[in-house]
Amino acid sequence: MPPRYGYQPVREFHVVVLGAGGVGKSCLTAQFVHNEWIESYDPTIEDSYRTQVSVDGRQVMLEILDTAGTEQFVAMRDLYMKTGQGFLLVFSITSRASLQELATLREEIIRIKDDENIPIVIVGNKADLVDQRAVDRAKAFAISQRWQAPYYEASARTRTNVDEVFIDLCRQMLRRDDIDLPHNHDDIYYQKAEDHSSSRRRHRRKNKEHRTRCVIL
Ligand SMILES: Nc1nc2c(ncn2[C@@H]2O[C@H](COP(=O)(O)OP(=O)(O)OP(=O)(O)O)[C@@H](O)[C@H]2O)c(=O)[nH]1
Repeated sequence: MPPRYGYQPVREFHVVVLGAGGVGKSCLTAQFVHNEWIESYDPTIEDSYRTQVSVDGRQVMLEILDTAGTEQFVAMRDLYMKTGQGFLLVFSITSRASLQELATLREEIIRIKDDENIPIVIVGNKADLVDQRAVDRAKAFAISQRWQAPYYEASARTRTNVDEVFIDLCRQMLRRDDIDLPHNHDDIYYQKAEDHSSSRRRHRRKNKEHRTRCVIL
């Protein structure tokens, strides 16, 4: 059934936030979803959030999984990686080891997804802790270039680049989805324009023409 006049499509994506323990994954996610700063450190087991954003005029529903960075929960990572369509790889600019951990995570994602071009954004968090910087910005940038992923320095504390990292990932996932023609579009639903209520209307997208047109965006 085609969408009714005044309704807009909402794309839905699964985002997974990964990185070593204490780098600020939960704080970045809480700032993005709730505009909330968390001072205390309470290691995460697993938290999921659902939030809708507008990206270049397109509505995107994000299911965000904030994962545990501590070793004892690594067994669950395979499962997260299987379901993720986009990944935020977070390290802290105050810890060289946390950047090194990202290499392993990235390799695992590529192996599990069997996809070298899976949408990824690299985030150097805690950029406000200038005096404690241990990772050279140029070095982190060079690594991200080698991985062909954008690099942002962010601060969950000052809310610097928080929206930008999530929106960049959304753009990558949208671009990816637009050119992924043999895709099952069961997860598209239509929503009344400017109505962000939870009433969901699922429709199959009608034809390839629309998808091809979206590539230009
Ligand atoms: N100064 C500063 N502190 C931060 C920032 N982001 C997080 N923190 C602090 O770092 C600690 C850990 O933050 P979390 O967001 O819980 O870290 P996490 O990566 O989710 O940790 P795990 O749940 O163990 O994986 C907390 O005390 C935060 O207040 C930041 O951008 N700047």
